[in-house]
Amino acid sequence: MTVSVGVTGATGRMGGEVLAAAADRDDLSVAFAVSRSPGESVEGVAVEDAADFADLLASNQPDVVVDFTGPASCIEYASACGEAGVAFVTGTTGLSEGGFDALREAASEVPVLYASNFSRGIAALRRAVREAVPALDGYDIELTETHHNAKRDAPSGTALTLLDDIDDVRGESERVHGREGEAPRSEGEVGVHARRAGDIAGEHEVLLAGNHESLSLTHRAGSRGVFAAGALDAAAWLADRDAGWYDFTEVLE
Ligand SMILES: NC(=O)C1=CN([C@@H]2O[C@H](COP(=O)(O)OP(=O)(O)OC[C@H]3O[C@@H](n4cnc5c(N)ncnc54)[C@H](O)[C@@H]3O)[C@@H](O)[C@H]2O)C=CC1
Ligand SMILES: O=C(O)C1=N[C@H](C(=O)O)C[C@H](O)C1
Repeated sequence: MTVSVGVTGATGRMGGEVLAAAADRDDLSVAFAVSRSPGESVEGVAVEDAADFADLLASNQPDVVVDFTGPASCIEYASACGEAGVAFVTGTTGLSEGGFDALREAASEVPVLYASNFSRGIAALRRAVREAVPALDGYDIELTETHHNAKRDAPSGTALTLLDDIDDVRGESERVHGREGEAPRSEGEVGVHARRAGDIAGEHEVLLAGNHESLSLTHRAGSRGVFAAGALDAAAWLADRDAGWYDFTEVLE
């Protein structure tokens, strides 16, 4: 069975990667692509107006929508998918608690899968962090993420996921974002640092240090293609699931 996919944010960095990756797969076909700057074609796919999203869902009836846009549009697309009975995969970061609530509401109607990072390497890094943190009890932890100079949200969605993983395994910690002036480290805090430069696709480092040693766990995405491939794997996996909230780790099992 070929899974048909609607793509949002088609003229964006990730939207283009998703369309390029979809063209190389024979288990998926692109039903339509939308952007708020329509008119051009991306990877040979005509890009339609995001304002017509609900109509496009009704007329094309895709199995799943793949979304990499911004928080406000992600919520709108998710609720339109909930109403139309279409599964929804999103990697959009920078969502507020209210934004996640809106996604969960859509998940009561259709399958919804959110991942702050669709690379397999980050899935492995998360497992490593969950193992290393309790093994190195009392060590200081600093998290650094580095992204291209056009990224809007900070810290990255992946950094927030890693911080939640750390809290899960050792209890809630104070998060200190950057340091300036007299700012000595307090016990148990996690330092969080966001760098923005050039066209870096995404780097995350969790540094643990103490007891005259340090351990640096680092992931570097070589291109956005890894995220697009993971999101399409998730779309293919999600298409025939029941309504509910799903995690990328389930796709990788
Ligand atoms: N989960 C993951 O693996 C990854 C997540 N991301 C996230 O994906 C999102 C998009 O990233 P990029 O493609 O780099 O951004 P981008 O700025 O290049 O593209 C975003 C696209 O969404 C469109 N858009 C934004 N708001 C919209 C609205 N209200 N209505 C209609 N269209 C709207 C923009 O016009 C643009 O075409 C970000 O939140 C980023 O953090 C990016 C890479 C990987
Ligand atoms: O905006 C990006 O580019 C990326 N965003 C995601 C995030 O916020 O973690 C994932 C990846 O690091 C690239």
